[in-house]
Amino acid sequence: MIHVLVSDSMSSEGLQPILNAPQINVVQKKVEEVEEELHLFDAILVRSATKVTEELLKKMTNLKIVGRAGVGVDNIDIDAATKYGVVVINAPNGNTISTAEHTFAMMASLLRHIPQASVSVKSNEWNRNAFVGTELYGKSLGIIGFGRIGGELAKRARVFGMDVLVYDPFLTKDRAEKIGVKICAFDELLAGADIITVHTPLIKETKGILNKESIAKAKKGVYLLNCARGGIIDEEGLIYHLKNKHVAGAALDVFEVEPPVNNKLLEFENVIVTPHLGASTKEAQLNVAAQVTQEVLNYLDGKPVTSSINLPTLTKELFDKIQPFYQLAKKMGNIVSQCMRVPVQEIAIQYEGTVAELETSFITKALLSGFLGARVDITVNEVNAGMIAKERGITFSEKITENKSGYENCLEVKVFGDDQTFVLKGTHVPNYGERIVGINDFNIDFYPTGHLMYIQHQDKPGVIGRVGKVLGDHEINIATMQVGRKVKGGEAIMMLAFDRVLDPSLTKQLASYEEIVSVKTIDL
Ligand SMILES: NC(=O)c1ccc[n+]([C@@H]2O[C@H](COP(=O)([O-])OP(=O)(O)OC[C@H]3O[C@@H](n4cnc5c(N)ncnc54)[C@H](O)[C@@H]3O)[C@@H](O)[C@H]2O)c1
Ligand SMILES: O=C(O)CC[C@@H](O)C(=O)O
Repeated sequence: MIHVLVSDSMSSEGLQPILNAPQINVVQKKVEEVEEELHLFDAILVRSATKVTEELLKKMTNLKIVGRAGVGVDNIDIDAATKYGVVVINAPNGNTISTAEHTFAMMASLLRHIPQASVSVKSNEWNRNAFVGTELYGKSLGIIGFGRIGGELAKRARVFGMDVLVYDPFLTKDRAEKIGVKICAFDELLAGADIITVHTPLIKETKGILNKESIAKAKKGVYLLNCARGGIIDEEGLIYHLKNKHVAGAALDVFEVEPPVNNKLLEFENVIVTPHLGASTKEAQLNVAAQVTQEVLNYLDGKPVTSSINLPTLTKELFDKIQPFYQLAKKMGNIVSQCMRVPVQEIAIQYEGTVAELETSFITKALLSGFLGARVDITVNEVNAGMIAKERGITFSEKITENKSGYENCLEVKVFGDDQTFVLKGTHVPNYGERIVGINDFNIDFYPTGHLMYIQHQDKPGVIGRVGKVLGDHEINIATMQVGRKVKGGEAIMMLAFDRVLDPSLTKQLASYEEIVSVKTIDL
């Protein structure tokens, strides 16, 4: 049974596929209400209220995926999730339109004093002079952060006859031209805009991007909006400039602390506020819940996810192509790790042939996770493998080379450890399966599965018979056996497969023979 925790309120229509899925137990409760059962959950679905901290992740020992029904993932400790091998996905597009519309509504309300006028009329006043507004037409709107929401907002502003100035270090000229906005330097936007709105993520570069100093560079009488994340506009800086009237008014959907407690901003008549409502429409909530539900179902079913924050994203088509190599790489990493029981400093992976045309970074992570999984006692997967390798001082690299392997595709891993180097080659043959086709300088051909024994020995008469006899004496059936050598009478290798795990005493007995150089068991 798979257990899924939905810890924030979400559209039940959007959740239907997961609620109806057989073998999935969905619990819709707050984290605090299931403290005792946290270790059971395979997935957690959140909006912005639940804080997915390292502390929570530590308690959720079975967790595989965090689904964020929305865009911002600042309520999720991505580094910690990555460290514990937990995939984080979001629903990046589902609430774009709603948030752009909300920002636009806030802008119009701010300049026409609609919330204040509404309160006034409801208090039996009829004071038309007190609420004389400002037109949007012909004004310059400065947008900081020109992604999905910034872009949609700009389209609406253009239709209202506004000029749009944009500051986004990652914006291409093409996109700006298409929407009809002017790319600006930050200070240029500050100096030119009548209204400034922020639509960036909250990251260290954007935290307080509008603050006491930068707001001072804006036009006197500027209007400011934040419908992205509290803290992008520094609240102290904003208060300072509201008091000195440099800022004519502000519209805020988000706050540094939510809900705002004793927040001075709420005392200003020319500050209008909403309680983080940007994404709060039926449509957006259905979209994000449905998107995140489908992604979580896919992931739990071993299918690709398309909006992961800490994994390369793959389409279904690409995932199907990668899948065989992913499995092969994982096994190769595991085999090398078990054959090379020494500290390792470097892992170099080489791709040849058709595999080189795929998303190799994903395959490299699978290989690393196979390698590390055989060495560490924490969950290692493609999410955290790179980070764990680095933590343990293992460098890794990948390169694509000309295909000289003789196979349609070939993965080669070379591992450098204390006084040892180990090389393993593998291929995937369509309709036949994965094969290991090289160990160090030896050609060999075996199916990497089950319980294996790798023997290095001298190519002398009787060695194979002796190994067979020892195993036979212990009533151990050899399922398959491959041998390889380079020159007659020189070094040789054997790879044997068994139906069960072997007793370590057998390894010792076989290794004691003079012609046998080393014996390693491998369990896949
Ligand atoms: N109020 C709400 O309910 C609500 C709803 C949805 C999204 N949001 C928030 O809105 C914000 C934008 O969402 P989006 O979907 O448009 O995201 P997005 O990723 O599409 O766009 C963000 C843009 O910010 C730009 N950016 C990054 N660093 C920057 C910097 N230092 N200076 C200027 N620009 C920078 C990026 O290049 C990108 O174009 C996010 O913070 C999201 O959490 C709020
Ligand atoms: O969950 C919400 O309503 C807020 C979502 C919004 O802030 C987001 O970043 O997508």
